[in-house]
Amino acid sequence: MSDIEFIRSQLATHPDFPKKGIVFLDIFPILRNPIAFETLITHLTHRITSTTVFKSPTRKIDVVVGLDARGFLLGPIIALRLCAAFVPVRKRGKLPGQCVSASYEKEYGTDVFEMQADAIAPGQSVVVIDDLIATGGSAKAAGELIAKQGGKTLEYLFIIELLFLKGAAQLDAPVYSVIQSED
Ligand SMILES: O=P(O)(O)OC[C@H]1O[C@H](OP(=O)(O)OP(=O)(O)O)[C@H](O)[C@@H]1O
Ligand SMILES: Nc1ncnc2[nH]cnc12
Repeated sequence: MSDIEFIRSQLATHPDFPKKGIVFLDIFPILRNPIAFETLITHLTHRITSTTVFKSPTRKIDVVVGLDARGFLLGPIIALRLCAAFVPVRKRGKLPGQCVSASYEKEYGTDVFEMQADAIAPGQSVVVIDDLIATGGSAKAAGELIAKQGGKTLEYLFIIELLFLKGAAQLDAPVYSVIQSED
């Protein structure tokens, strides 16, 4: 079994959660299995160090941005492995100090994302990490917050990409996903 097949085998699906008609893809069984979690983190880190980093003028990733909430489970570990900063994007009202904000629509509702205003310096190379991309609304809002601070997003990385929702939001950098789901 390949690493990707192994990671896929650990995913759980929950029909009609959190609303009727949504098939929820649950990453927590991956985190319950240390071998699967290690395989996932190594796979994503290898993608960045073997491919993404070459889009950076300095050949370095300065900042890993993780999206509230499940991006927080992956982002800090990957940031440490890259010797990069970790910066959280949080839902409105959770971050202290001056923040930049962007609103967005997602598969099952609307929300506002915020980032601390001094979190990224102009010209820094950034990757965005989250568990899943559905409409891309969350990723797009995160990209806007990075751009507002003068950061350059090199890639958006996910465990899962819901292909049937692909293209709903246009992003300013390529998407890399470990697993693509057709439905
Ligand atoms: O591509 P999109 O349509 O924007 O959807 C993807 C987002 O939705 C989920 O988060 P959710 O907002 O459910 O928050 P949670 O992680 O706090 O549960 C998921 O973890 C992504 O962040
Ligand atoms: N179908 C889905 N499963 C898990 N997380 C999601 N976030 C948005 N859509 C989702």
